Amino acid sequence: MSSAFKPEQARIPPALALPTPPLNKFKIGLCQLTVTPDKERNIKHARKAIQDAAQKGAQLVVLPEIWNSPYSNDSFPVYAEDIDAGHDASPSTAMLAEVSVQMKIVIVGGSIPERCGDKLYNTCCVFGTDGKLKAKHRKIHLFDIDIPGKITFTESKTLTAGETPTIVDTDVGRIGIGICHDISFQELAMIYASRGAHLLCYPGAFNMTTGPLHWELLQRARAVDNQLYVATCSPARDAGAGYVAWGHSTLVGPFGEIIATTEHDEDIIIAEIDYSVLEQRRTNLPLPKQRRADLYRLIDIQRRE
Ligand SMILES: O=C(O)CCC(=O)C(=O)O
Repeated sequence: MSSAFKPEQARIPPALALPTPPLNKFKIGLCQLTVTPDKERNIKHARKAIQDAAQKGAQLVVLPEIWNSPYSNDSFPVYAEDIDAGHDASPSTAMLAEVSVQMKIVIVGGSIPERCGDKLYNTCCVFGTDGKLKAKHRKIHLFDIDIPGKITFTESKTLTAGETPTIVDTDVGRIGIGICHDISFQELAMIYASRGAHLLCYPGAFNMTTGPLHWELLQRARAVDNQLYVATCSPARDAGAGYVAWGHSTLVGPFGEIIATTEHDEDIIIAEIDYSVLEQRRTNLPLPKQRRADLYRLIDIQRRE
């Protein structure tokens, strides 16, 4: 142990008491969309799917990772939008802002390629029921993989990694955001849980190699470890695309139970979330109290209280 070590630093930041959510029960809509090379069509199509989900009662709608563009390093620079430059420069987020206020829903807007200066990011925008941008998450863990003969993809060729975990208070509770490969890093989910998240949303596009083995496993693990809801939303599978998505958008409850899921075709899942189950599970199985803060620690570098 170094002489600089101070025992109080060994403590995991105390979990925030679960904040009282603005509502306990509501419906979530997961729009597993087909994505084509035609951006205008993708935007219209997403708008219609969000409206359909809202008409079916969803108060929170989640879109897939990279829903306005093909998922490829060649496409990212071409389809990228300057989100900070306003609606004219970002037709995809302009649509999300408009439809969220029109339908009075919260939208976790999947992700789109974002241009900011000379950098590109894989970015998820969250809109409130008033149509205002509430949060912007830039994918923190870029997806670089090389399994010869199976899948090789190097997001870092074109994209820059985000630097900030994103947790946002909305009309449907406190939501931690991750994009696809971000789900593989349990520390991020633990930090969101320690900051009082009710729900984690991961727009994602797993593939035909890691999808069957890891997609459901990771979602259920993040939910069980942290005793909260986890929602994922994938593009629908296009077997002819350069990158073939696994699909299987899913809602998982805080005991690791699959509440709703789908196969790989286009679909809109509508499912109920009940936050009163969170307290119940944490009483049934009090993991936060059982943690051995004297033996291990998680440091939340950016937490400001
Ligand atoms: O982590 C994986 O296996 C898949 C991740 C991925 O497809 C992505 O981050 O886009």
